[in-house]
Amino acid sequence: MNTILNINHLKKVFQKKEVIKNLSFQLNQGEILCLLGPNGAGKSTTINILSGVLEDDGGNVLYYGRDIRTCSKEFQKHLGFVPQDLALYEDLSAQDNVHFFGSLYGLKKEELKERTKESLEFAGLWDRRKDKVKTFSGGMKRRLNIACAITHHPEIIIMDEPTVGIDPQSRNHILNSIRELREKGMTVLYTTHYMEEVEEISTRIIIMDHGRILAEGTKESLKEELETQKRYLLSVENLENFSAKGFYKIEGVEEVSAKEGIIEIATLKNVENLDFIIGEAVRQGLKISHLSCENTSLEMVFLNLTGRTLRD
Ligand SMILES: Nc1ncnc2c1ncn2[C@@H]1O[C@H](COP(=O)(O)OP(=O)(O)OP(=O)(O)O)[C@@H](O)[C@H]1O
Repeated sequence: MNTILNINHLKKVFQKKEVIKNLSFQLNQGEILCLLGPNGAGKSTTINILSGVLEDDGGNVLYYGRDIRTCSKEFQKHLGFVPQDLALYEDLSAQDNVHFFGSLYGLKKEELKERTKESLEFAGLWDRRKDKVKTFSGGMKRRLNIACAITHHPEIIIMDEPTVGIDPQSRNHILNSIRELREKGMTVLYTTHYMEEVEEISTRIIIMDHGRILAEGTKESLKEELETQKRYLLSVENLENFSAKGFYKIEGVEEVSAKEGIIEIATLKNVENLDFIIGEAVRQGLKISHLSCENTSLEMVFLNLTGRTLRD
């Protein structure tokens, strides 16, 4: 695995409060790495340091082994940054915006023209290229923001919550385009507090809170490593016969509830007790019409780790 960025012991202090604490991780070639965390976790501060918007107060960031402070110009050339706040000129057309950002990266003449077209097509905005940005919906502006960041074909693209507050259609467009960018060979660092997005696009996840990494891995490995429970769902025809007490006596069972014809039993993942659960249901005279087992969701993993839901 080829490591592009090495983030080492990063630290940031705001008004005497350490909001990034000894943060270390790598960004590897070809991945979509999602930084996941609730509001205030330190995601934006981290990527603002990476993209040069903020200075750190300790640690370093290495781009192929070189400190980005000493190779800032070269690093910036290979970086596309999509900030959380839109960085667009409202009174200019979509085309002029992309053109402007492309020219900042040294693109000229025919190449600039071609790349502008390519980026606008990629963002699904070619038909609206001559319209002023102020006439665009929030989702279109977000897509244009991305178009402006990729015109120079960066190696790494860093995106800070690019789907906040937009319509589902634009959101899907953005998520699909991130996968497409990866297929084209770009490496993506993406922050979000939407679990569904992490499930959908990430190849690796870093869960962070209070400026620290709490867990790191693929969605599969995180679930495997951190989930402690599984859930059995029993659909029964005669719920009036059900009593939770008998189920609680079974080894491993931690929670039992029932509503609308379904009994839900949360049990320790590593205890094999399904025979006993079915035996108890039969003993209570319950008629089971369907049985399924659900593993813990990534959302539950997150809740267990942080004690907070993502939309706090
Ligand atoms: N310019 C600043 N001055 C003072 N404190 C700041 C500043 N920027 C961020 N913070 C604080 O640093 C902490 C981390 O904030 P940050 O914006 O990095 O979190 P985040 O995970 O990106 O959250 P969100 O999802 O809300 O954007 C928070 O406690 C925040 O209040």
